[in-house]
Amino acid sequence: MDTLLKGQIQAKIDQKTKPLGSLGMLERLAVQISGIQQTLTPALNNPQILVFAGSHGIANSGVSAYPPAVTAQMVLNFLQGGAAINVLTRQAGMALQVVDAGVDFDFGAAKGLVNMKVRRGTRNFLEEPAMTTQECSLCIERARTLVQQVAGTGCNVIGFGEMGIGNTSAASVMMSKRLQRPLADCVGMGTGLSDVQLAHKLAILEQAMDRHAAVGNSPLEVLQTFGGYEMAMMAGAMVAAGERGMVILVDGFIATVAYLCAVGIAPEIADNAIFCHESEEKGHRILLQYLQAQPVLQLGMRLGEGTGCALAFPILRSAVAIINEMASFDSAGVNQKEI
Ligand SMILES: Cc1cc2ncn([C@H]3O[C@H](COP(=O)(O)O)[C@@H](O)[C@H]3O)c2cc1C
Ligand SMILES: O=C(O)c1cccnc1
Repeated sequence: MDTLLKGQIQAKIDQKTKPLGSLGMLERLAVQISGIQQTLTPALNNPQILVFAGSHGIANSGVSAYPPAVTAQMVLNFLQGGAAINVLTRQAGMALQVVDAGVDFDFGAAKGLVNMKVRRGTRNFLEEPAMTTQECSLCIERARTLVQQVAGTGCNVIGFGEMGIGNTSAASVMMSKRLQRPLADCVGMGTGLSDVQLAHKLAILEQAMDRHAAVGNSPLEVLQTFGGYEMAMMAGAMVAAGERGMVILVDGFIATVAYLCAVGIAPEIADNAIFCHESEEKGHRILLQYLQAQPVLQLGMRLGEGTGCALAFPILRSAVAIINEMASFDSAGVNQKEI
């Protein structure tokens, strides 16, 4: 951020009728959002959550507590308004769109569903790369078109969520590969595995990493080899949103791994990202520490779908209201700090 503007924003907040620094994270968020929008009077307009959905080949290897069919079933649930993210977006006053990036089901046309299907599910990366280079590029290309459409509705803040049974497995391997960290630090219980099932998940994923040991760790190679279509599309959309000066709301573990790829592709988007919550999924805390991120919330959640974004959004709205609406010491005639 331009240091002159940053100083002006900080000065505006410091002039508000409150002890210096007393609004803690709200001040930090107000500075960041003002910086993203390059203004002393920021605004969060037409906020949207995008839930990217995709089926994963690896889900057929016993790595999730739930069957692969749940991915399509949950998309139908999103479209009927019954999932956690539907409830939370309604609470937060945010719009919701579901993006079919590559679900193994034919939904036809439906209100609230964007059809950007690349293929009916990725290949199982235990045997072969999850996607081709062309499919990975297609995800990123389609994501750009999608963000352009969303921006056309006047939206300047997007929350990124996902749905894809097996995607904590994909995310764990991607994190391990990108950060060169032991897989055991990156693998967690996902939808809720027992200790025995978790040991199986780790063994399967170790095997997959060995199989692709020769693959490089660039964002695109990692996405192509292990990612889901929903993750590649999410990463592409984050890049496009950052380039447009939008606020990027990052959800839990899987969304943060997609962000790790996005920021590898376009490092400048780091200024635009707000980490909405710290998930209970094992790798997330380590990943947030690596990114030097301070998550807004810590609620013991491990769901995904963009739920952390919808819950953090009212806090962001409050941060923006503080910088825009609070009186200053001068305007309210309140005395400033003496010592
Ligand atoms: C009913 C249901 C709703 C969900 N909503 C999000 N997820 C979350 O769980 C999945 C990842 O966990 P794993 O890697 O263990 O499969 C993703 O779909 C994620 O969005 C759900 C999972 C289930 C079962
Ligand atoms: O942190 C997440 O996003 C998460 C964790 C477990 C399962 N699904 C999503």
